[in-house]
Amino acid sequence: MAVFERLTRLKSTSRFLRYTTSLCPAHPCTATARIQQRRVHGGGSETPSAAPPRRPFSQVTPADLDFFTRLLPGRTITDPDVLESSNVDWLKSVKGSSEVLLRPKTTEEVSQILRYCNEWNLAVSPQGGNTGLVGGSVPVFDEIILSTALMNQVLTFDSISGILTCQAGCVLENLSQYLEERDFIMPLDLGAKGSCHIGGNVSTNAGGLRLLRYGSLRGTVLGLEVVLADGRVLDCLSTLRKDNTGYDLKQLFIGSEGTLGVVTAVSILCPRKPKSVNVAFLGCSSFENLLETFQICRGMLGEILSAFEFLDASCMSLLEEHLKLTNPITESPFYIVIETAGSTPAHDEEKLHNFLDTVMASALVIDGTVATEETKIKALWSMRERVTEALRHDGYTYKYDVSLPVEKIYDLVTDMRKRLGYRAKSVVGYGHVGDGNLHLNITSPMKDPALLAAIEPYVYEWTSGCQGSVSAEHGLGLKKRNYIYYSKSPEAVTLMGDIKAMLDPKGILNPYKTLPDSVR
Ligand SMILES: O=C(O)CC[C@@H](O)C(=O)O
Ligand SMILES: [Zn+2]
Repeated sequence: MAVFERLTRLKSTSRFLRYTTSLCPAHPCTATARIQQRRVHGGGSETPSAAPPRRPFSQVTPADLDFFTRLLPGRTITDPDVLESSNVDWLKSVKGSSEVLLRPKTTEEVSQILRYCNEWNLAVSPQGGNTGLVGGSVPVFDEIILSTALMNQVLTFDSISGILTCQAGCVLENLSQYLEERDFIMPLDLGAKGSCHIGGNVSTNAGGLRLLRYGSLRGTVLGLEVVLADGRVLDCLSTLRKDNTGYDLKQLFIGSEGTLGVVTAVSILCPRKPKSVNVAFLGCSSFENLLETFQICRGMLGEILSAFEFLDASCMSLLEEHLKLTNPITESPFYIVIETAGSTPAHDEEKLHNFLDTVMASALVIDGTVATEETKIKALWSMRERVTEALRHDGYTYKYDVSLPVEKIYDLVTDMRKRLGYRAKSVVGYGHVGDGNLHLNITSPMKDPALLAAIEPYVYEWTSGCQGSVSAEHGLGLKKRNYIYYSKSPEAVTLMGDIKAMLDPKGILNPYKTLPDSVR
C-alpha cells in the first residue's frame, strides 16, 4: 500500500495552492491490448496517405485571373511570397503549389467565386486559420485557395439567449474576447485559438478542451450559412434551439472539411461566463490511478467540472526541453489538468478542495497545484495546450488522434513504445480523458519510412480492434482519408460518396480530402 504523507498545503497571496504527498514509485503499465486483425479496404502495401494523381481540373488562365481581380480587387493574391504560407500546412508536411489566393469579404463574393470555378472546372481549397493537423486546409496541387480571413465580422449577438452569429473567418480567440466582454464564453476552446477560424472549427467539428462540459459543435451550432459548389447559398442560419422541420442539413457540413460546401456564417449557442474558474494541475503515479481520479472527479465535482485533460511524463520533458516551461509540481509519470467552472466561488473552491483532499488522502494523486487567478490559470493550461508546439521542435512528428474506450487509451502508447523501441525519438500520449480521446504522437529526427511502416497500419488496426475511431477530432483531411474504412462500414463510405456526388458533381471542393481514393 502506498504511504500517504501530506507535506505541504500552502496558500499564497496569489491564491495559488500547492498540495504535495510523497512520490510513489511509478507502476509501468504492462497491459497490451488484444489486437483484432481485420482486413480492411485501403490497407495493403500502398502508402495510403500519399497524394493521389492530380485530377483533370482546369488550370488557372489569365482570363480567370481577370475575373477574380475584377470581383476581388486587391484581394486576388498571386504574389508567390504571400502564397507560400497558404500553400503549406502548420506541420509543414503538406505543400501545394497554388498560384492564386482569394480573400472574399462577403457570402455573395464566395458564391460568385464558386459559381465561376464550378462552371470552369477549377478546383478550390477552402482555408480558415490553416491550423489543421491532417493536411485538410491546404491545396495538394494547384487548387485555388479560398481564404475566409477577411470574413471576420460578428453579425449579431443576443445577450438573452446567448446566441452569436458571425462570419466564418472570425478567429476563435477574438470571439472569446468579444463574448467575455458581454459575460458569455465560446463553448469551444483549443490550443490553436489564436489563429483558427470558427468556420474551420465547424468544418472539422473541432473538439478541444471544453467538450466534456459543453458538448460537441454538433450540439452547440444552431445554424450555418453555406455556399454550395455551384454557388447556391444555403441559408440554414437558424438561431432556434428547437427545429424539427425535417433533415438537419447543417450537420452535413459540420465535420465534412469543406468537401460539401464552404461555411460562410455560423450561429452558435454560447454559455454564460462562469463567475469562478479553478484549474488544478496534478501528478499521478500510474494511468490506473489517473482513471480512478477521473471517476472520483466526476462524482465529486459534477456540474462544475469543465475539463479533465492529461499528458504523460514524456510530454513534460518536451515542454521543458523545447519550450523551457517549468514543471510546477513534482516529477510524475502522468499529469492531469482539471478545470472547474461555476457560479459561486466559495462553493466551487470547497468542492475542489474536498476532491483534492480525497484523491491525495488515497494517494491517487501524488502532487498538485491549484490556480484561481487568470495568469496562473493560463500558465497551468499552457502545460497541456503547448504539447503540440513542443513536439514540432522535437523532429518529424507522426500524429494519431484516436477515440478509444477510456480505460484503454494509454495501453496504445505503452504498446507502441515497446514496439518501436529505439527507432522512435519520442513516443508520447496526451489528450482528452473525459472524451476518451488520445493524442499519440511519435517523433523521429527525420521522416523515416521504415518507422512509419512499423506504426501504420498497426495503430489503425489496434484502434479498430477496440471499435475506436481513427480520427476523434482532427478529421481525415489528406493524410487520413484512406484509413476511413477502419472506422466506417463500406456502406457508410459509399453513401458519403453519393452525397458528395450530389452536392459537388464535378468534385471541385477540397479534392483529395476526407473521402478515400476509392470514392471520388
Ligand atoms: O497535436 C496533437 O496531436 C493534438 C492537438 C490538439 O487536438 C490538442 O488536443 O492539443
Ligand atoms: Zn485534442
